[in-house]
Amino acid sequence: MATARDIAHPSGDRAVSYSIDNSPVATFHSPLSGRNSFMDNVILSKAAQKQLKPFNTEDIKILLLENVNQTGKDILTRQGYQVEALKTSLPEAQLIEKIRDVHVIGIRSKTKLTDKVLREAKNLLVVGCFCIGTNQVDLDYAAKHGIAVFNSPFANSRSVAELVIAEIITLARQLGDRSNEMHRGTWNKVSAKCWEIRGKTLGIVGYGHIGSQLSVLAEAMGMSVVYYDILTLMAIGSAKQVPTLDQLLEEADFVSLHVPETPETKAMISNKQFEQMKTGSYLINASRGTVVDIPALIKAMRANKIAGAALDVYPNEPAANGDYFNANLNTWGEDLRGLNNIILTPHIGGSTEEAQRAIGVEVAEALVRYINQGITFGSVNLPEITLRSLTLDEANHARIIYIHRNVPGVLRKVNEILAEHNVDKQITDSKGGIAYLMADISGIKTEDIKDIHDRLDSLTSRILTRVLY
Ligand SMILES: NC(=O)c1ccc[n+]([C@@H]2O[C@H](COP(=O)([O-])OP(=O)(O)OC[C@H]3O[C@@H](n4cnc5c(N)ncnc54)[C@H](O)[C@@H]3O)[C@@H](O)[C@H]2O)c1
Ligand SMILES: O=C(O)[C@H](O)COP(=O)(O)O
Repeated sequence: MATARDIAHPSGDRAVSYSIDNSPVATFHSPLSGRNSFMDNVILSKAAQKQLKPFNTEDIKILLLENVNQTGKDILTRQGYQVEALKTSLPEAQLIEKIRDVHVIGIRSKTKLTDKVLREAKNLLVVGCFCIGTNQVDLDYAAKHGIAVFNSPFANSRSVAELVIAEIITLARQLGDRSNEMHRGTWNKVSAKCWEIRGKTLGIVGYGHIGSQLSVLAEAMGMSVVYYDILTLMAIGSAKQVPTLDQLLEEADFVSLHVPETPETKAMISNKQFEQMKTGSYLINASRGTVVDIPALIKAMRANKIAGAALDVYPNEPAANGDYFNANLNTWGEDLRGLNNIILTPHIGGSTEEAQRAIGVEVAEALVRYINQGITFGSVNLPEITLRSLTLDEANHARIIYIHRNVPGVLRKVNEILAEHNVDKQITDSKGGIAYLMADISGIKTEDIKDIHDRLDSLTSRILTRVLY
């Protein structure tokens, strides 16, 4: 049996250590999870894969917040990682305290990973957003510090689209109000201002994964669909792209928002836009809370300009379930609750069993691939790099990962260091000012691994050096 030893990360700013063992058998581990994923098949059949391990897997500490689905926890636990899972998000001070210690953090939409929080995350290798949105993470800061960020780009899109269809009918028929009245014992049978949705026009703002899925469902219900997007996008079915938001607002009976949170979408729907909308039209927002100016919505509904609204997202949302939706959270909370024909839901657009299970699997597998093999496929902030896995008959191999500032002359210096060894394959790519290099070296000796690591790590361009074997 070969000797094993631990080497502390020399820079000290990321407490990475790894054990080196010359036996290929000793580094073989069972497959990443019980489910065949697209990426595993792309890389190599699992039976032949040699699982690279950056260090003893039980050394990897993972913190999962916001009730990440059991599917994700199971995949990570099966790897031998230490997984702590909490049901809620954490206040900033507690988050900072906890994040100092972990290599991986898994979050959903509530946990804000600002530069202030990430600055304290000295051991952090990777963030998993178990949701679609990544606006809660300072992606730029993370990339500049070699922290990869992954998400699940469309696993909950259908759930959101179905919710919106339900809301369109609920608003058109004033179902929320009728149901509330009945719960209070009041029989109020009315047809005035209650409509079929057949033949009405739905205006979709943001025709991405959710918007286009919604378009299909709405047409199946007999609606006409127009959409506005900053990109020119292929219309699905008979939907029609309109050139401006103004035109969409003028044509639509229902306006549904499906844009990301960006500086451009902040208060995208405010007083001026409500004025442009048809009298008696409806607004639905299941995107991000910052997209709608809520006091302007309250004004437009009180003036009977807008006949109803459904909100799933808010500028401020509580970190946990409880009696938090009041004026302390958002100053206009009470005014909103006092309106008629308004559906208020607690950010449940993506909250279905199907979506959460799929997200758990997708993001956990991406984390495992990154931790164990350095593969960045699907990362939202680092260049996407894939290199086929080493095979069991490739003994004495090491995979070098070098994340660095994209400045002239780096590759020459890196290759001077690697040139003394047999580089089997190498790939590099850059995104913004950050570059990601991956190289597999064969015939490597234990002492060479430390030497390569230390020499790469001493280059001024270095952001992070990892050696997987
Ligand atoms: N309520 C929920 O639970 C829930 C669930 C999933 C996603 N979301 C939110 O919904 C948003 C949309 O999700 P998606 O998966 O469809 O995203 P997506 O990236 O697939 O689509 C977004 C679309 O918006 C367009 N866009 C961007 N800026 C725009 C602008 N200023 N004006 C017009 N169009 C613009 C983009 O070009 C893109 O086509 C997400 O960013 C997320 O914040 C909410
Ligand atoms: O970004 C998303 O996927 C949605 O907003 C859902 O977020 P959640 O996982 O926090 O419910």
